[in-house]
Amino acid sequence: MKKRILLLTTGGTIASQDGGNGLAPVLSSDDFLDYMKEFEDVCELVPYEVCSIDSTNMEASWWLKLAGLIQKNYTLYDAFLICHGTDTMAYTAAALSYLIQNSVKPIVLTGAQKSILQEITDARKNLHDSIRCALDDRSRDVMLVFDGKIIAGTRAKKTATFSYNAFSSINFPVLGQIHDNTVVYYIQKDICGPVRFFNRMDRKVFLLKLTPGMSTEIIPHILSVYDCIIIEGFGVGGLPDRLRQALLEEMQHYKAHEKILIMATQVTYEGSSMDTYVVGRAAREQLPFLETYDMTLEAVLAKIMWILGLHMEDRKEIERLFYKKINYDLFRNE
Ligand SMILES: NC(=O)C[C@H](N)C(=O)O
Repeated sequence: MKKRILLLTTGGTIASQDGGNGLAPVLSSDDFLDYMKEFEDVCELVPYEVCSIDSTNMEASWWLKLAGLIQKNYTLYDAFLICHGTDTMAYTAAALSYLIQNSVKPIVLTGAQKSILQEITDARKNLHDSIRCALDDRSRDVMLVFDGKIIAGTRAKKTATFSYNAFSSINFPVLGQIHDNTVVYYIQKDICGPVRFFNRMDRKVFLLKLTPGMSTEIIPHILSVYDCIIIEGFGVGGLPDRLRQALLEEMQHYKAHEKILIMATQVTYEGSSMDTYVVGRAAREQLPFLETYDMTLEAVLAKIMWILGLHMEDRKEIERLFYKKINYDLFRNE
């Protein structure tokens, strides 16, 4: 029997054309079928247009919509393929990894650096590779397929603005590759337990990138509005003394589960280690923070949005979920 794939389109460069004012999505989800004719005999592709936006405008409501559509259609299809703009595709892949867990059916995201309407483009290859990945019986869970790489949904990051080789798998190997139309897996996933869907995310998460000598005035304002601050620190991690003081003063006004502080690194590769330096340990002794270790920023942001969306009042439970390994997001051994 032919496999059925639900093709969810969202816009992005892959579907764009320059109307004189810059690139914007123009292709409908039906238009995509013209570029997938060679798969007609092996699978049934059913198009559905979720939105038609530059992924600059992607936001949590679309992530929830995508997860909801997949949930609603889960038993009707063998695989799900999402065409997406590349700029925020890593965030969407991470968000879906938390909103849909333990999926034996593949959920594949792809996009392109050039429009599918152009003669010289990466779009057709990425689209075809993604279908091959979606049709492969070994494929599981949320993945991003780009330039021949299969990357776990929680490990992708856009690391090149123009090149076809736009995505990297951060602090974790690629799951596999697609060479000459053949899917090669290096890491194969076993799924235990039933698929789980979630339908809430907390949007009040703030990402603060440290700069040397940064003013601390902003801290009370951030904490009054947001439920979580992710601090992108320097190197392996550490809090400047003044910032530690400001956070200490402000955090006292809230209960432990009300405001979550997360320490991350602004260095792309190799993760954090807050216990290495005095500036990190001093923070550890005084402030209750969670540490990102080898998780990507995209994954951390999506993970805490998902966790806070569960409205838990037990700080321990928040911590347990934050350090729970989901779709290969965290490698650190306890
Ligand atoms: N290559 C792309 O898709 C970039 C585009 N601005 C987007 O993210 O929608």
